[in-house]
Amino acid sequence: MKLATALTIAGTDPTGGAGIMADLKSFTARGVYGMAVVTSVVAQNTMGVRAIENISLDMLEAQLKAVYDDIPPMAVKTGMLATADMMRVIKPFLSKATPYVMDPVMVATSGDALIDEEARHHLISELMPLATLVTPNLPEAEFLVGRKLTTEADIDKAAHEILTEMGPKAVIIKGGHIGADATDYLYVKGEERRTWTSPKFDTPHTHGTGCTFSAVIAAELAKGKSIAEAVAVGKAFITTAIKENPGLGKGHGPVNHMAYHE
Ligand SMILES: Nc1ncnc2c1ncn2[C@@H]1O[C@H](COP(=O)(O)OP(=O)(O)O)[C@@H](O)[C@H]1O
Ligand SMILES: Cc1ncc(COP(=O)(O)O)c(N)n1
Repeated sequence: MKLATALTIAGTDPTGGAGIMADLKSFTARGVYGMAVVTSVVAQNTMGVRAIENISLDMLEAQLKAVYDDIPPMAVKTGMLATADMMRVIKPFLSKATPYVMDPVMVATSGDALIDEEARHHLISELMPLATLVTPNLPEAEFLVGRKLTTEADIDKAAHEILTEMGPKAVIIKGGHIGADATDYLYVKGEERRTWTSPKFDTPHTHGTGCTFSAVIAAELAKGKSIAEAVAVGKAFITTAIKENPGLGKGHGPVNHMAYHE
């Protein structure tokens, strides 16, 4: 049986709710063969981040070569990339011919910083031009453009700036952090804006929502879906995953990667 393949390049979460663990669960849930390159080992749980140990640059490159020498992925997603040096190692493996979803991870749901200042800037200048889709949440989008975003017009303007000045093919700004609903705004170069709205659930259990959403989109792109088709599945998947959360943990609990069925 032939399967689409997808690779995540990201950090870990031993409690399984975020990072590469969430990504692999999401790939599997969407029927895609998942692969994972670890960037940082993170001692975290639903309450927060306790310690971070970055993988050495040599080991990062060795993992990437092991994958690319053997099973080149049909789509890639990146999550937590802690330093600019790590991005320098990863960049040559990314190609415009393979869909690449960048989740510009900066802070955990708990509020803990996951990448350093230089890395944030390097993400924009070096990796973003290669991205098929960038998936910032509102605080991440605010960082990208360097100002507060409070209205829909602010979001439109920021998205156009990201597309024209930073070079990705598309950007989706996730509005989960504002408003009464959870509305996401997709901008693809040369196309009309599209939005998806779901009810906003009043729950603390949103650990790994960004990871899961971007991983599902990468899985759908690996199957050959268009960006808008992939986002539609991502939105339906994450909405069900939050709604059916298993209520685990003492803090911001994980979502349910097994709840969504088409
Ligand atoms: N409380 C919520 N109820 C419903 N959907 C949500 C909620 N919080 C986030 N989402 C959705 O989950 C997806 C991931 O968004 P977000 O939480 O912004 O990512 P991140 O984890 O990167 O902060 C988006 O589609 C967003 O609209
Ligand atoms: C290793 C790692 N990567 C990313 C996140 C962000 O998670 P979220 O999806 O909640 O923004 C995290 N907590 N840990």
